[in-house]
Amino acid sequence: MTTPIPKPPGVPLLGNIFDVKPSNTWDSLRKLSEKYGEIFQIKVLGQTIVFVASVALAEELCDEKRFRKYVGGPIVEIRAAVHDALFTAYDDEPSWGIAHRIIFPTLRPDAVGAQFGEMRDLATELLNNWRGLGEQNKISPVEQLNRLNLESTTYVLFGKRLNGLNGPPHPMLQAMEDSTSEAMKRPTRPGFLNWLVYGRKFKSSIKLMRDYAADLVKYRHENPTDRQDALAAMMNTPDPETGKTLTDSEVIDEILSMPIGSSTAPCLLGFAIYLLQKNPETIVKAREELDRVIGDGEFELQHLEQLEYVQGIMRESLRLSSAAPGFNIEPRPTTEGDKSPVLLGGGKYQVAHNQAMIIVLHGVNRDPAVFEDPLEFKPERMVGEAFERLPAGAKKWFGNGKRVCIGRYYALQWSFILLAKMIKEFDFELADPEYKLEVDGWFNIRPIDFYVKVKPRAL
Ligand code: HEM
Repeated sequence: MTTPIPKPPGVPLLGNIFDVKPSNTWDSLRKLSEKYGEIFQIKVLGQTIVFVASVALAEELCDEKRFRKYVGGPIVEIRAAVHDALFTAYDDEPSWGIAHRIIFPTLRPDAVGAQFGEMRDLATELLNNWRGLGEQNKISPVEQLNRLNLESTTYVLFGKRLNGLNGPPHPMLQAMEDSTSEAMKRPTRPGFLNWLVYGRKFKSSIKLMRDYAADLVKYRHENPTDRQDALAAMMNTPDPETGKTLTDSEVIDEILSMPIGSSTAPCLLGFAIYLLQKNPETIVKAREELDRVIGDGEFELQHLEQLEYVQGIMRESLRLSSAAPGFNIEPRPTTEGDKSPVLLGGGKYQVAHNQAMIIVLHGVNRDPAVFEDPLEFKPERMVGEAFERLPAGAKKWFGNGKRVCIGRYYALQWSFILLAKMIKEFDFELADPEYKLEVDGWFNIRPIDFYVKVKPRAL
């Protein structure tokens, strides 16, 4: 006998449409995961979706022999911008393997290590701006780090400076926000409304993003260089397996996927700053390590492996923030076309052979079966053996298997550099000491209305 998967009661005909707020989907899912626990389901516009929110079930869904990425909902909608690029390709689209084999060598740990200097120097530029802000400043860390992230991704991966750390924000930032928020909302509305009312704005944000990418290709043609960066690979390197190169349109698709992906890192750091403020003893410990390892000298790549506690802060912030809030899974179709239900949890639950499922990382990352005091910020649990002992299902912040985040080494190094420099060089203070954390977002989530005062660290 299987246990029925719990679901909120909903309303006749419309199902659970009122249980998930299209304007803050992930917050609704967070609340549902807190109420229903390891698994629950909802029905919206006739489609049932199952949500998984425990480490054990997440780990089970990450078995690639049984399951694969489900390309549906918002991911299908954002194909309007990036077509069959890495993030959006269906499992059986050959474009995925071609792009992956071409691009991944430029995002492997060794390649990312070589990008350390550029990442650090751009971070220094932003932080130097903060030094000039004066006593009575108030900044949004996520807004500032979004600017830096776009600048870094565009320069480190594609070789062009946008000079967007000051002045009006680069329009690409708003276009990414508009297109991803629209992609999240579209599956919750009837198709004709999407087309009639919301289509124009969606199209114009997509055009703006594609123009950003096309401009980088044009710039590279006009400014030949021997940089071996991601853009060079996308434009020139043949796939070692098929010999194919990316078409001009595919290059645009892949370029564009990178800043959309990397925009999760500033969200993570926004949460990290909040969590550090709430746990000041962790700042003291991190500074002791940073001063011992880096001291007064230049911050270099080889310091990273010695900054275990700062790395623990980064991982613990990944856990508590769920900055990338989840990922989609479906049962892998069998070659025989078997339509029998799929069993989960050792036969406890049963889902349809083609059931769309979403791993809700908010629940997984706070699973009390794995994390003692799951709501506490304890970087120690993410260091050394304690980290190694955690089950694989508890470390899925970057997704899984074949479709794991291609930018994970880049994201970790960039975030590590920023975290280390911000903690070592600045004192932060909540602009509103009564601030209560609220979270919002689309393909990633961030603290909202979160402002701090920054001042150079008092020594
Ligand atoms: C803290 C930062 C980041 C987090 C937490 C994160 C998380 C994720 C997750 C969970 C996935 C899997 C999505 C799925 O299964 O549907 C993913 C995929 C992806 N990410 Fe990231 N990401 C981050 C940063 C980045 C960066 C810096 C880049 C690019 C430079 C990037 C580019 C991508 C791409 C292209 C994919 C699709 C990969 C594929 O399916 O082959 N991400 N990311």
